[in-house]
Amino acid sequence: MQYMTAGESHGPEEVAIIEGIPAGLAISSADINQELARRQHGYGRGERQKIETDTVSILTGVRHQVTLGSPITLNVHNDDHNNWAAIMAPDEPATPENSVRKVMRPRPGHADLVGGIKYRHQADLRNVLERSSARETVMRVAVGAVAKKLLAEIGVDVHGFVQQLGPVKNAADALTSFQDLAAVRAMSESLPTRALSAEVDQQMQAVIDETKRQRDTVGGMVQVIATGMPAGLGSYVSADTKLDAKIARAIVGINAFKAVDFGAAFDHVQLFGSEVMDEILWSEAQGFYRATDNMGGFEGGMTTGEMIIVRGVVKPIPTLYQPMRSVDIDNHTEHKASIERSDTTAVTAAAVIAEHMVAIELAKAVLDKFDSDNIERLKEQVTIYRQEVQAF
Ligand SMILES: Cc1cc2nc3c(=O)[nH]c(=O)nc-3n(C[C@H](O)[C@H](O)[C@H](O)COP(=O)(O)O)c2cc1C
Ligand SMILES: C=C(O[C@@H]1CC(C(=O)O)=C[C@@H](OP(=O)(O)O)[C@H]1O)C(=O)O
Repeated sequence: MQYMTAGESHGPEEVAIIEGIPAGLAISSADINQELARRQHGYGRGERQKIETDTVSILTGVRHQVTLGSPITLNVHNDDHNNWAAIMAPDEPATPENSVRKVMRPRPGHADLVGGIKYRHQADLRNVLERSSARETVMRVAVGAVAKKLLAEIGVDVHGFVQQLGPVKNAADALTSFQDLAAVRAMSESLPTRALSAEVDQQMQAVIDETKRQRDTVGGMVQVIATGMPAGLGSYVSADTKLDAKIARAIVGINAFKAVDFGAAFDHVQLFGSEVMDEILWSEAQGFYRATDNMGGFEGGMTTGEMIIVRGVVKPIPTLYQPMRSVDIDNHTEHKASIERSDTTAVTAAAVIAEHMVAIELAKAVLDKFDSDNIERLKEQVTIYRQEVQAF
């Protein structure tokens, strides 16, 4: 499976093409739209989300809500394009009238300056902003929604929530106090910040409100859990076959993500090996399993069969309504950075995006390992493989 996205934030359309999804997978726009809505509805986002109602059109590769095995094209319209039609017109020549709202004072932390230098966008850094914007993640979530449908067919469930926002975090035992991933999902999806308790949610909302009052921005940490992956996906044999490495790349590839760990590795820095390794147990019913899951579901770049636990650190949003120092690219004089309409925090949306990026990488690993022409044949093979793993 591979995919590509295209689209500018205020351009007419966002597009994705996915290749390699098996034939016979049931998928509808409603399946995808419910994930797109989750990405939009997080506490702390700005005015743009009030303009957009992200809905997908399935253009190719699906017939009567079942995949054909051919490339799938997905499309989401940018409703805000109406407000930018002349400025972002793909096929009109530049004129003084449509060459307005230029960005000349790059925002520290955004892609503006380096993107401008790299692509020689000397006349207007908007040419960088439009694609570097996290608007593009709408299509990654759409692709991830297809991946999640595929994973559900083989009993793999993936969910992302907010672990920390600024100084506020879930209680250390919050996750273990839930019975299963469905309960974690029910709780976090019922709360505007996607925290794991109403109390923490209220504290996070208060931080976001105060940050907004201060005209500042705030970051945090998201966590993604995946259950049901069999042992032995990915490989230790080469660096580029390690599945944890692929997930790490996918997470840090999301806008504003600066770090990733597995199984709370950041917290293990000060611990000894005897406190961290997951002891190996065996039972007739389960085959091999682990006493703990400190490795977050990976050893040697392969799934262990335990729950996959991935965390990602999201930096504060770069655009500040009280801007920091910058330099005008036209005359090299010092100025405050440009202000563009902006979110106060992206962490609540980032949890959903990270969930979908993990789903994409897990789906790719499954499709790499098993015959992926048809979903039923894939399921048969996964069942046989699970039996082999259990009997080892
Ligand atoms: C869901 C989401 C929303 C974001 N919204 C904004 C925003 O409103 N303003 C902004 O300056 N950056 C925003 N960002 C962050 C920038 O897209 C990101 O910092 C920029 O592309 C530079 O990339 P980097 O931070 O990965 O280095 C958002 C990120 C995400 C994931
Ligand atoms: C549009 C989305 O996020 C955008 C990501 C973003 C950025 O710089 O990354 C800047 C803002 O764009 P705008 O100026 O149009 O409000 C966000 O709203 C979205 O997530 O759908």
